[in-house]
Amino acid sequence: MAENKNLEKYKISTMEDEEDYFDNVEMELDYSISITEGSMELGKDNIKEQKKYMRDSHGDMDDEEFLQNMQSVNNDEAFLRRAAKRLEVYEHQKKVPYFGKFVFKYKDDEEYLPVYVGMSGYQSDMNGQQLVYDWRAPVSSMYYAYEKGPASYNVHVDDMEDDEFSGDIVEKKQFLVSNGRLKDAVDTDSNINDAILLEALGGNSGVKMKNVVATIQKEQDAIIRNRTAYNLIVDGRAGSGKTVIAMHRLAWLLYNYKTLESDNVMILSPNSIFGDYISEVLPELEENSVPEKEFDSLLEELLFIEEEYESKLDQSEFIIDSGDQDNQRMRNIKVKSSISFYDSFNEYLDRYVSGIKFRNFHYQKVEYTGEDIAAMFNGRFARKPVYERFENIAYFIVDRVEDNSPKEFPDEKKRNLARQIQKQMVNLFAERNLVELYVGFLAEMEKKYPGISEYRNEYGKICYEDILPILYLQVYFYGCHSYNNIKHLVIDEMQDYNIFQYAVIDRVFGCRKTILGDRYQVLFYDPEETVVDVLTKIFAKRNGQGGYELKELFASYRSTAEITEFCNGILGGEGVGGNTVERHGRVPEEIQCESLDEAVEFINDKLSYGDMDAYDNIAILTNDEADAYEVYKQLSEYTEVTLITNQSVVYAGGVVVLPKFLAKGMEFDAVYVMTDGAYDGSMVTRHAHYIACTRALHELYVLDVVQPQ
Ligand SMILES: Nc1ncnc2c1ncn2[C@@H]1O[C@H](COP(=O)(O)OP(=O)(O)OP(=O)(O)O)[C@@H](O)[C@H]1O
Repeated sequence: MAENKNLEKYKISTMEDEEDYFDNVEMELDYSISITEGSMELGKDNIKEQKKYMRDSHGDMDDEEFLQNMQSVNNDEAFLRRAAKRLEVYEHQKKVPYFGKFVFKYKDDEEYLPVYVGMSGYQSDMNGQQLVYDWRAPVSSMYYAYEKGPASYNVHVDDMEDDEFSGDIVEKKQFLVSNGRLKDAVDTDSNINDAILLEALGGNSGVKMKNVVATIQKEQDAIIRNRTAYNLIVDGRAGSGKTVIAMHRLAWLLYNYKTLESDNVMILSPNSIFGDYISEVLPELEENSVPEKEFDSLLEELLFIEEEYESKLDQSEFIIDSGDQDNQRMRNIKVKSSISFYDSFNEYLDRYVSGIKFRNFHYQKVEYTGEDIAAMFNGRFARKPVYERFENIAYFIVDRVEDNSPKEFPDEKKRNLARQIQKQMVNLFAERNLVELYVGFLAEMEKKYPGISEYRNEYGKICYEDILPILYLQVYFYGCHSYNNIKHLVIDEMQDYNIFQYAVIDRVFGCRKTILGDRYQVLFYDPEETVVDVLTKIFAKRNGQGGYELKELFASYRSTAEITEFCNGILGGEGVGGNTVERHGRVPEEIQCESLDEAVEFINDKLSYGDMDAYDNIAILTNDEADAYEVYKQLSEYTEVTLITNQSVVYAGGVVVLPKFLAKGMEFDAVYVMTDGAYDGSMVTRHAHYIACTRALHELYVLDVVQPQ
């Protein structure tokens, strides 16, 4: 066959060939740097001259000429900014211009295309040749998806065109490059060579999450480059790279969808410390950092009831402190986050709404009878959500008001009027008071769940598990501001949100989403109803719109094989992840301590005798903030240590003390986990313990403090 003959003829490159290519790219980069620097110098001189000219001839210029000059200065300044950015990329590329290569032979074509894959692409300034391809470019996808042999790739323009190119990969190499020197070139049959991945994983954790472009795995890449899902749900075990995938997916989306700018995407993250931790992955990937939000700030922004309510953190502390106890509130939290509670609430609201007695309504001189309104509400708009029905009727009334007016209303005025009327109608017909209405529902549920009516905590604030249905209720009647400018939402730690939160998120963000998490990393794990059940319910296709794809990840990249095995043991065989590459280290140790003092002494000894010197980031994870403060106070007498609380916004590394639930999504070289007594007793303690222990890369110590102070 012709193709095979070609494959035979093809000569695999030698180390010498690769060194020549590398030297050539380095030389070209030097040339590009020098011409960019030259053009920047010229640009700066130009700006200086233009500004001088404008100063000197200010009096002689008319407005138009002045504006033209200003515009020209602005253009030159924009050029300078772009050039500076390009220079930064070149400097980066000088250190590691590319990390991999493959040679592709197009089907029915005699040509061989060598594709060198790097963090960013590079086109020669001498002859326009593409010497390096950006890892996000369509052709580069083959590097991650295929071994040697048949391969193909697609070229899209946003979501539209779909050209497929197929052929064969006849050569595949990975390079070891450091500080501008080619150290090795490894021929590889597999996707990503294990030795190189092992080297990447063996390093220390950073203060910020790092990019892993050179070693992205096939199943991770398929998620990063997914184009088909409206809502892409990724359920992956601890350390399987979900956060890494989320960040790389954003970089890929921004590169491949030209209509998407960095302020059109948003990350919903668990807390601000986590936000800081991931903040630099994207700039490192040369995209501007993207806006980020915590659910609680969305809650604050949307909710307009006056009463005080708890934060997520208050609730988490309560749960962890309760641990094994079977108290009323713990039972309530579980019920109030369940799908059946959500369904019952919706039934209750439907009943409530169908019982609304519409009376005559007038706005200015326009009058509608109660029957007219009821006919619209229960007839023509009946299939729409309640707030939309009120909104539609409100627009109807606005049109009548406009008819009575001599002038047409501008859109803005119409919108404002409609909003005003909608609010009046909801107040008049539907809502007694949001909290009261919710309390009425709780009273109904008492028969089934005795004690469910309690909705305030010991300080009189509305509990977190109750404020979420109340927010949902508000959105049910009033709708809410939606983030129309957001075209893609990334939700990390998906298991942290319940069904009411997802129902609200769905309403606020109608855009495509990538939703990642681990169904097992929750305090209330219920195999009968996991976050995946919630997500597949809320994001199911409706009227042919939306829908989801669900992917699972089982491989773990974070921890040594010993730590992974230990963590799998905590869940007793459930939710097991395995290591792809066998990275070995110390077996985790479990130490019994009589008191917190003894535990602190143990950690202090470890830190003082140099056992931890190889590590950059060490964490001590406690049950709650009070314990964290106590450990911090004691330990800081001997060593430099940072306390991380809910208010912290920056993570600076070193030795840190923090409550377990703030460590979500983060990782540390060595981790000391404090527990108080048996952690394998209840589901809550077991899962909290699992979350804490899976944060460790190289070493893990469990300090079982029998009698906490
Ligand atoms: N393909 C890869 N190459 C190199 N390192 C990787 C790869 N995938 C993941 N990692 C590393 O594994 C660690 C865990 O990744 P990440 O934090 O994204 O996992 P996760 O699934 O979000 O974990 P968790 O749910 O436990 O928070 C990180 O140090 C990350 O850099």
